[in-house]
This record gives sequence, C-alpha cells and structure tokens, in this order.
Amino acid sequence: MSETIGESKSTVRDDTLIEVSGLRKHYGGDGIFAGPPVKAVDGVDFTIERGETLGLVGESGCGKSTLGRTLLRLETPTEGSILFDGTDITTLSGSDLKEWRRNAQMVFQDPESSLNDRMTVGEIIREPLDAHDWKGKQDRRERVLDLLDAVGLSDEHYFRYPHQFSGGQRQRVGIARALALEPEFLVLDEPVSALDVSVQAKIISLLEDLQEEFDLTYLFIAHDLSVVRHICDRVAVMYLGKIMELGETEDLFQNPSNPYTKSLISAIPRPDPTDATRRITLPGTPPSPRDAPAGCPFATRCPAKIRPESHTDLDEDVWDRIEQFREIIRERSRMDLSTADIAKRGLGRFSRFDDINETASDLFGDIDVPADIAEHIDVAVEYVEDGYPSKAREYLYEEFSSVCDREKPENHVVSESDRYSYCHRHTNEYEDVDTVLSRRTSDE
Ligand SMILES: Nc1ncnc2c1ncn2[C@@H]1O[C@H](COP(=O)(O)OP(=O)(O)OP(=O)(O)O)[C@@H](O)[C@H]1O
Repeated sequence: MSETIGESKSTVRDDTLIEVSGLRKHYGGDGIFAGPPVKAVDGVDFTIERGETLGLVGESGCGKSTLGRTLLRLETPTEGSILFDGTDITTLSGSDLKEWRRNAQMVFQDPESSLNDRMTVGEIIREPLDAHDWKGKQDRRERVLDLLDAVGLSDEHYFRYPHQFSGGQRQRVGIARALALEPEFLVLDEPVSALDVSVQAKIISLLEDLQEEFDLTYLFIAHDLSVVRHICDRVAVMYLGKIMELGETEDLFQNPSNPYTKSLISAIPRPDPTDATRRITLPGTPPSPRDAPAGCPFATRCPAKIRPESHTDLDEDVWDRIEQFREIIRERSRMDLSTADIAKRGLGRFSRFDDINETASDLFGDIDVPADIAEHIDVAVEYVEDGYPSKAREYLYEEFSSVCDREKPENHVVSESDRYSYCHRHTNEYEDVDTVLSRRTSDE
C-alpha cells in the first residue's frame, strides 16, 4: 500500500484543458408520477490535460457515453461544473455555446449509422464549416480536401457516398468531419469497436498521428482494455455513474487498487499460463442506475466489501450467500405489483412470491447457517411471501449493511503518480484490499 493513501486528491495538474467537478447527469425523475431518476453520471471529478489521451472504460450502461456527451454539452448537466480552458461551459448558451462547440467534437462508434447516406463525403465533412459560416466557399472546399488528405483519403473520394466506403474509410470520414473546425478536444466514443481488428490498428495509428499533428486532446471511450492500454496516457474506470479509479495507464494496469479495477483487469486473458494473477469473478449484475446503492456503487458485487462489525466472524461462504440473497430480494423489490396483487396482499392472500422459501433453501440449504442468521433470513422470507419485498429489503439492510452500503467513499491517492481510487478500504480503519482479496482467493 502506498504511503500516500488516505490523502485527499488534488484534481488540478500541470496543464489542464478540462476540469470537471461534481458533475451529474440524471435523466427523468421530475414530475409527481415520475419514478426515480436514472443517475447515468453521478458526481465525477477529474481533469484532462492538454495533449493527453484519457481513456474511459467500464461495463455497458455505466455512463461512459453520457459523460462524453455531457462534456461536449450535447447533454445539459444536472449539476456540477466543466471548466474548459478556465471557462465554465455548463453556463454557456446561444451564440457563446455555438462558438465554443467549434472547440470540442465527437467521433462516434458506428460509422455505418453516424454518416448521412444521402450526402456525399465532401458535403458531410463540409457541413460543420457551413453551419459555422466558416470563411468562403472556395476555402471550405480546400479545407475539405486537406482534411481528406489528413485522414488518409484522397480528392477522388469527395464526390462519393458513404455506402461506397468500407467501415474503416467511413470512420476516417467521421474523423475528418470532427476535425473540420480545428477543435482542441475530441470525444472518441468507441471509435474502433465496430471495425475489424486489422482496420482498428490503422485507425488507432491515424488518431495518434492526428493528435500529434494538430495538438489534440482526447477522451477515448472504450470497453476493449488492450486498445486503451495501447493508446491512453491515463485511464478512468467507471462503474454505475462514478469514477472508481483514475491514473496513469501502466501504473493502473500493473497495480490496480480499486476492487472493481482489479476485477476488470483480472478478466483480461493472459498468454502466460504460469501467471499467478487470479481471475476475480463478480457475482450478479450491476444494479439499475435508478436504484444505485446509497454508499459505494460497487457495494452489491464487491469481493472486498467491508462487513458490518456485528458479522465479522461469519464464515465467508455464509456471508457471500447473504449478499446473494440480498440481491435477489433487491431485484424483487424493484418489480411493480399489479393492482390485483396489491388487492390480494390486502386480503392476506398474496401468492406471487411464495417460491422465495424454496429459493432461500436452495441458497442456504447445503451450508451451516448460525441460528441468528437463519432467523433473519426467515423474517425476510416472510415479508416477501406476504407481498412486501421492499420491507424484506429494508430489514436485511438494517441487519447486514456496512459502511460500503451506507456511506459514499472518498477518492484516495494510491500511488506516487497521483492515481486515485474510490474505496473505503483505502483508509487505515480497514484491512486493505489486497489482504482481503488474497485471503479470499486462497480460500477458493
Ligand atoms: N436519454 C436517456 N434517457 C434516459 N436514460 C438514458 C438516456 N441515455 C442514457 N440513459 C441511461 O443512462 C445509463 C448510462 O448510459 P450510457 O449510454 O451513458 O452508458 P455506456 O457506459 O456508454 O454504455 P454502452 O457502453 O453500452 O454505450 C444507462 O442506464 C442508459 O440506459
């Protein structure tokens, strides 16, 4: 563990282009009849340095695209600030916003659908120049020809249509279009995911060349960790709307600190069969962003989760199954009951969930469960059988929740290169992540 653990992080670095503080993007949730909001991005702080490539990784639905789109003001943030070269762009509107947009553009994942098939390639690349009334007609034409050249296409492609191009060529068109107004910053949203591997390498190399030639700063969104490792200077790991860890690429890949990053990296296939790194298999699926845990977003699946003091002596296996049981109940509590079910519940004749008893037996049947724990399970089972899964959920929360469920962690500096990680275990109060994980994996 690094000596710096426990210090709070400083977000500002040497030559910061973008400084994001407390950024949130929630969808829906307003209005009397609206359900809870989708917390797609739920309070993130980070910087992007001028000229760097910051990678953004995480499972599908964790909020990567929403974060990228919000940085470009394609989405209006719910809360927080985004300083771009010192100006808070969250407050820009009208002509100021339009003017700023020249500086920041997006390259999309799917070159099949992101280009308008009714326009020639020349028209597609010229469109942003027309929209911003950029210089005269002849200048625009020359600019488009220069851009075609910069992305490895030629003059003859000017009058062709996107459907006449391969996937890689289409992505080159998308990149040329994004560069038309000479932006400083590009959000690359999975720019190579839809391409064949051989084409991916060419587009990555093109992006690297363009970055150098035009002094570009990139946010590179991806789920393929090997691509990220190759191209990014630093990497941010996202889970359920939060950044769990952020740091220099090699430092993060070689010595991840956050349990979530560790599990992601442990799942990368390794060519060396003697490599002793154990794969960490995560139970369950991420919770809905409408119903994220109040504390750490990873609390429901974390292999290094802190236990409540009252249950520290419990057998590892029993504890894991309690957590699994809690997830089953949590999912049930999110299902809406029909009017007929609610009426039956009122009459004490509710039967929709009466298989829960069997599920509990399947889950706990083959292990020794201490009597007091068995009693808690029985109470929860009864609540569910009576049609009150939310009460069961609350009951289990009261009995089994720990600091990870209840309190949001802080970002802690975990390496000398200022990598930071969002986890309660980085305080001296708790056993550190590695000790817990190595004990748990050696037990398996
Ligand atoms: N316009 C919207 N309205 C409501 N919910 C949305 C909207 N856009 C995104 N979401 C939700 O926000 C969450 C984050 O979505 P987002 O697309 O940002 O994730 P992602 O990490 O980019 O996923 P993927 O890798 O699959 O593209 C998801 O639960 C998604 O359903």
